[in-house]
Amino acid sequence: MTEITGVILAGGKSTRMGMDKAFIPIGQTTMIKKIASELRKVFSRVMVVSNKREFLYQHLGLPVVNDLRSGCGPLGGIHAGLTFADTPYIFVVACDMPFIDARLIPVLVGTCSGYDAVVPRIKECMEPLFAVYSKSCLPSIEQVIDNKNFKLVDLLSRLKVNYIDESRLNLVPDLKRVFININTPRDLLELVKYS
Ligand SMILES: Nc1nc2c(ncn2[C@@H]2O[C@H](COP(=O)(O)OP(=O)(O)OP(=O)(O)O)[C@@H](O)[C@H]2O)c(=O)[nH]1
Repeated sequence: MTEITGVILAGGKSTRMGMDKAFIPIGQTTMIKKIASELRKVFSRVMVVSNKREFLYQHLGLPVVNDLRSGCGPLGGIHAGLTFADTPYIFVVACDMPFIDARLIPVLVGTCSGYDAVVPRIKECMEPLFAVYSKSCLPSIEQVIDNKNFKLVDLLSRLKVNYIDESRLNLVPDLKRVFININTPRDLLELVKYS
């Protein structure tokens, strides 16, 4: 998969968690290391998008780029990922999804031709932070940012999106687990259930 760059979004404030979610320990590793290793199974190019100091990510051995439009949440990270990637598409993952599974990625990537984005939709719930985006999204992203609307659902409503439902993603045993994201200390405690 040479035409796509894997992008880890790691520029969030982690306000609800109270500590940087990227570096939360998960077993013998950390959230961001685990995600980087899943992406490396599929992509030869993987980058981190953040607005924090680069040395924090040095141990990952990955290129790090900074948000170009700050204060826009994950949308700013997607914007920077698309701008800096030298591939026509990127695959975006949030750094707070410890159970992502690389086996699902080819299903999403394999259907991106002709679309601005490919997004899983599980029981009517969109998963835009485990999704494919094309550089063709950039004008719409810039428009919504200029309008100070940082909601990903509003961006998606302007794009040609291929929504992938669970029947096409059922090649992993527990699909719900894959899309778990961690926001609060309580979410972290509940992880025990899924480990
Ligand atoms: N590059 C970049 N990534 C971001 C930004 N804001 C959020 N993210 C990432 O997007 C994903 C989802 O973030 P959220 O949980 O919505 O926001 P957060 O700021 O990390 O957490 P809260 O402060 O608790 O809302 C995480 O991987 C974040 O690191 C941003 O401004 N820039």
